[in-house]
Amino acid sequence: MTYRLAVAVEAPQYSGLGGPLDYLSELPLPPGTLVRVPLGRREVPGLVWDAPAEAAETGRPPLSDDALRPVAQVFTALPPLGDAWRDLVAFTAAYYQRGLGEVALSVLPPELRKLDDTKLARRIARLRKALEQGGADAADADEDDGDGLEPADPANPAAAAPPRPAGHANEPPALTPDQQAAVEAVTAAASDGTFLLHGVTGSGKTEVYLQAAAHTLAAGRQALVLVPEINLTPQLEARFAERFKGRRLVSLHSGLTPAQRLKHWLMAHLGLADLVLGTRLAVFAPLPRLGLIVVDEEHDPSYKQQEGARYSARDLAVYRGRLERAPVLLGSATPSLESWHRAQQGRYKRLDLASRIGGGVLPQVRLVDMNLLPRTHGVTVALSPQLVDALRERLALGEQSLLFLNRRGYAPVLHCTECGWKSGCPHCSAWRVFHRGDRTLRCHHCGFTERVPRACPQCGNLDLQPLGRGTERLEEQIAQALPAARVARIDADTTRAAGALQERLAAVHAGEVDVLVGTQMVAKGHDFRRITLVAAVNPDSALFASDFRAPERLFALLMQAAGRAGRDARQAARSQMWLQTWHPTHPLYAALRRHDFESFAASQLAERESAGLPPYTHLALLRAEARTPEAASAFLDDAAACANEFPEAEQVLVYPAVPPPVARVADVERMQMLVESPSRAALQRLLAQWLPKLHALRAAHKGLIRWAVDVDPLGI
Ligand SMILES: Nc1ncnc2c1ncn2[C@@H]1O[C@H](COP(=O)(O)OP(=O)(O)OP(=O)(O)O)[C@@H](O)[C@H]1O
Ligand SMILES: [Zn+2]
Repeated sequence: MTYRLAVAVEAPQYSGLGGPLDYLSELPLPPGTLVRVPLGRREVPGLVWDAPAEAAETGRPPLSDDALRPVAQVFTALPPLGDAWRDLVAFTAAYYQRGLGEVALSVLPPELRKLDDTKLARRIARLRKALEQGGADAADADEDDGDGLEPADPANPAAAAPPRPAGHANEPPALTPDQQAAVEAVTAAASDGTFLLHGVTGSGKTEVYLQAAAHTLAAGRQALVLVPEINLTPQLEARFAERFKGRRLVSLHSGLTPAQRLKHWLMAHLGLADLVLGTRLAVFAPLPRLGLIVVDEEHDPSYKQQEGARYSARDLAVYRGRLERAPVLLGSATPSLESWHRAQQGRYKRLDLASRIGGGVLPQVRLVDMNLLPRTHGVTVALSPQLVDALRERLALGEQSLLFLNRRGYAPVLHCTECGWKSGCPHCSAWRVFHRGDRTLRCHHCGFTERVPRACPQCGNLDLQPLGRGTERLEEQIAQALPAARVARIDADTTRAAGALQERLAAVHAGEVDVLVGTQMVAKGHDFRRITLVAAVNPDSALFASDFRAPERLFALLMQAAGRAGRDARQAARSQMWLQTWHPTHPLYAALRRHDFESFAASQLAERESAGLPPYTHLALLRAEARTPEAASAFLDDAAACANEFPEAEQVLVYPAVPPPVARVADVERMQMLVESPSRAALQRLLAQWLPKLHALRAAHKGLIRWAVDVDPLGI
């Protein structure tokens, strides 16, 4: 007997192969089965999508059976991916306007492609055996499939975690009444639904996740915990591992080796792992017994994937929770305005943790008015004398300080004091950053790197000077101002080597660092216990950025940064957050001073409502890339004309094409066009009809390199 199967295959976006394709099979393969199928002259991985129909019975024969090709390989060793998982993938593909197979295959571990059914069966058998014998760790050591040895985890997660009081290691602390109420709400027998846990920094949100997860595990179900940054996974992993000894916990993020990632994914899918902790891609982890989803720092922009299917893992987590009847716990000290708004509408249940653990107060916020500082050679000093004094004081007391500057490198621009030449990137509409350590000029957009020129390339002048400052220069200035201080810098440049970040964090936790200088990498999430002073050296630039979300982001980042100070209640009263600003009367800083997220959110939401911006409207961004800005615009103009022909266009506004803030990157010109509607459904209907037409439209625009759509874009 022959069966006819619909198989989701990986095909490039808008190649016309959006949905599943039909194949023949000798066996009635259940939906969710992994297969390999012929496509053109290649053989590609695919997933059986619809229930098989006997070839003769199928009601959809666009092609006769003779024209259909048989499935080439079946992975019988892998249990089929479940209905809920396929529903999540199908929703993602439809909502973010990508091919079904493209999404389905891109969220599977890449290593699966390298194996055949026999090898996969062997891996699974060995994994099960290792787990029976000695737990997940033993399974980690055993990975010798003849295709390369898997190295041990490069960083020992425990090394980066703050030391805990002895004797308390496994004992969950008694919850505060607020924490108790939150855990109860989430774990109440019948509770599915979405919860927004709004808790100030250090209020014990993580403890709520831990105890909610404990309930889930005790009920025999699996918990999924999402974190925004891969850097934060080791410390959270250590905290969960410490609490859930004897349980199987796996992480899923892009920093794993391919073999580790496959193994962890298999443990999730086979129901062998109790808890999965991961970054945004983990939202697609198949979990047969899913009972809870936690999204930590739910406001964090890292939850949005920025290429391919540009999904929001936070939003998908909410969808998935509803689908699988599992409660979803979104946690943040500064919730996204989208989530805050939904809580106000009653669509999410709000849970509050109003105070810090141990009764510690939040750091006192101090503004330094940079306008009042004396100028030397027309340039204001980078560090105000007040701040330097405060740092010196902390140093004398043996306390730590954290200086936060969201710009790496030595200086954002190098310039010629004679002719005014500046270190622009020849390939991008951006400056190249001066890195002093290796004396290079580096473009942070395209990567173009050159040695710093000896003399001005334009006039030959030898006096080239840095303009502005990055973390490298700040580190140098601190070392000059406080020669006795042990200064450490944490940014993308100092943490490139494997294990470097964990090493530096461990040094901070061990008290071997007096002043920590860093980018947003250090501002978020870390449970530093000895920091009593945090300073944002130059936060102003985001105040006047063109992106409507810039104030929301800045506020969240500064609240987070402030939250790194005074986490030990004994020191909280003296802890401070310093802001050096040219705009000391700005309302954002006023709200920050009062740690008043609610009034900040209210004023932002009022602005959004009157300006017709999210969460009151829904956006999609159509991006085009071409050799010239004209070619990119021409495509978008034609696309706009096409959009306006659909009946939905009455409810949808298509804005004129504009260049993004950095228009040219790597010699490619970019333009973008905003599409806006008060109705999400109308926008979705329009996109579904419109985008397939753009595939055809593209042929008429020879200069176009590529186009893409971003639904619910984060940056505009
Ligand atoms: N009920 C409790 N009793 C005692 N200690 C607690 C309790 N809850 C949490 N803690 C401790 O308080 C500290 C802060 O808690 P936690 O890290 O969970 O806060 P958080 O809200 O997640 O912080 P942030 O958002 O700033 O990262 C931790 O060291 C944690 O172990
Ligand atoms: Zn460049």
